Amino acid sequence: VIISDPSALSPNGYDYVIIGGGTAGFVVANRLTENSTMNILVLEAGIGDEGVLQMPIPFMGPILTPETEFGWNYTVAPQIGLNNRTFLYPRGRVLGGCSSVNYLIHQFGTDEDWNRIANLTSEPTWSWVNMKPYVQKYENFVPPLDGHNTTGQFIPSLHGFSGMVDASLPALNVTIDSRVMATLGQLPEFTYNEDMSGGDQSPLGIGFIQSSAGGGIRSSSYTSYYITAAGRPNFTVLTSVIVTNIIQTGTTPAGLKSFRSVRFLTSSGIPVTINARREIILSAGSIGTPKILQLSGIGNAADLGKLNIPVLINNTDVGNNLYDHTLLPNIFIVKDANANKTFDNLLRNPTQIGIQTSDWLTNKTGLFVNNIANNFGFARIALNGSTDPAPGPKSPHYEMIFANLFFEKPGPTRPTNGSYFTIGTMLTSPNSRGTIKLASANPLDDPIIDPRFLTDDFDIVAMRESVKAVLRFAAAPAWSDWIAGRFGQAFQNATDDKSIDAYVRNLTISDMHPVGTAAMSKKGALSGVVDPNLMVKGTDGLRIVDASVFPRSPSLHSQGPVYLLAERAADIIKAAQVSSATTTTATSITSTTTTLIPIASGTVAHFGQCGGQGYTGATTCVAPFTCTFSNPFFSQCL
Ligand SMILES: Cc1cc2nc3c(=O)[nH]c(=O)nc-3n(C[C@H](O)[C@H](O)[C@H](O)COP(=O)(O)OP(=O)(O)OC[C@H]3O[C@@H](n4cnc5c(N)ncnc54)[C@H](O)[C@@H]3O)c2cc1C
Repeated sequence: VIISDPSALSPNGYDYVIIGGGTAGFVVANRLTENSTMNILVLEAGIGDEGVLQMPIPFMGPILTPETEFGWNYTVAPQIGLNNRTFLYPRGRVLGGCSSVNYLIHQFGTDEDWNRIANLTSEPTWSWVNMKPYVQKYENFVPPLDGHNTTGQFIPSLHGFSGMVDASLPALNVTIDSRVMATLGQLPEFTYNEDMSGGDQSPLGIGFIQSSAGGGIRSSSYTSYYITAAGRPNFTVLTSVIVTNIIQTGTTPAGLKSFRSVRFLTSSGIPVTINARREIILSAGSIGTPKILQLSGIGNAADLGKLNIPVLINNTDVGNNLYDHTLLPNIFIVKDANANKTFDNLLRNPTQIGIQTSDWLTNKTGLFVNNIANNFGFARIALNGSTDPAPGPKSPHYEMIFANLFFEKPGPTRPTNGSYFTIGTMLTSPNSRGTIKLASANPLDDPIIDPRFLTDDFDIVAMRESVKAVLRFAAAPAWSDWIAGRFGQAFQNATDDKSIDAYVRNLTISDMHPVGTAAMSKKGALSGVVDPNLMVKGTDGLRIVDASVFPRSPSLHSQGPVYLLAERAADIIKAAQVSSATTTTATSITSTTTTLIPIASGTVAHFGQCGGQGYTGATTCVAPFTCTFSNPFFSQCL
């Protein structure tokens, strides 16, 4: 059941309190509620997606964040590797978390990604051979909506057909698909790959995107793992509450600090404390999890000391291993003769959008049943003596994605006229590492997100090579009657290494795959934040299950690896139920009427900075917003 009023919480208490009803949080909640004797509570800051027309529409992924009520609306710190630019940093704040607002690209990580985790943690159970069976629990591969013959577009033996999350190939052949495929015949450098999901199959080459959607509808952790367990009486989800910190509840005979108490703020700012009989599971994502740990006194003592946060566990690795992929939209101008063959004119025309929406609603036909792109590819660069940041030779350094439009979100705004073709390039095996640090002790303040994008030499070289690959690709005969030229002065000027680097640093943004901020390491190792069983080092009763525990960036899109990780985590937690004695702390709810930290009203860059206190903004949800505290908590844009 989903509730939004904490007074409706069960007086019998909960065995597990899961912080974050996102991608990983609902996987764990689903699997733990399979045991009817376990009561599970999920605490989620966001709201449900009921009545939000766009959320289930695959094509609408890019409009769901940033600067909407479904996201945290973060901004990155000025990026020294990107000419000190700052930009928006989307994260889902809604039931299902990022899986409800992302771009649906469905992959498992490569076998080498998983084997690297096993090596770094000295824990063979994280290797691919052990993770592969979880594909069967997680994935439900369904035919594309148009029923076309998919022979040669995926390899059935690599997939699951009875798991929780729908996955499918594109239902619609768009005008550029045949040109992408023709390019493969024209340029031997680019080869076809029959299945892009990763795992046993190297993703190197170019092939068809698989999306986390079925029947033309987004499949998220909410629509799959939550919905299938929603009727269980032992499953409660409390929405619109912000967890501020975790509280130490004791010390074990072995000297571990026990954490079984969670403090959160209700939608009206009332602090509430609730206990877990067995465990607290942090699934607040790569930004939320290290923020909550630090606010709880688990982090770098020097940083916490500056903010007068009492240090319970000094761990300098909390928030300190942020890896993220980068994204550069390389945009080409399409010849006028092809104007109505790209999506740009359609997306500028509200009537056309209405028709497409209506087709989707009534028949599940039209453009909107599809993701925004049908083809993508992965490649490696020559190492020239550098250490390879990829986990092995089958894993990529960068990605290319082909979209029949001006890719604008996040990125530059689509011009009011013209037609465009975007080849986005992404660095998928970054070496640059950044940090998540608290900006203040106020739990309602955004943390300082500093991925330090492209501060490592390998990363800028890989991005440079990705741009050169894009230029070679677009120069194939297949595009001669399609492309008129490059869009934007910076791209036009990018003719040699130096000018390509300048272009890259000017326009690169995040690919929205942060990981590593509470990294897993070997049992007993002084470095890292969680052990291979995902327990926070030095603690009892506190586990982390989300993207923050990956010690390095998976070299493919991160959603699938999170699902697989969470499936395995649920098994680890179930095994611990058998081996550990039950803690019998009674659940208690204590409230005070004091609002924790008052925030000044005023004009801010985006509404997250209003501290969840309500805001008024322009009618189109465009910054700046004015915090007035007069609206309901996280009200819609007024
Ligand atoms: C716009 C976008 C596009 C993306 N596209 C793709 C893609 O195409 N393919 C792909 O593989 N990956 C994609 N990703 C990345 C992928 O979705 C994430 O890596 C993955 O879903 C993260 O899962 P998680 O469980 O770690 O975190 P999340 O899914 O973010 O879950 C964390 C949850 O915790 C909640 N939370 C956080 N802090 C608190 C708090 N203090 N109190 C209460 N609740 C809290 C959040 O609201 C959220 O619901 C994309 C991400 C974004 C944002």
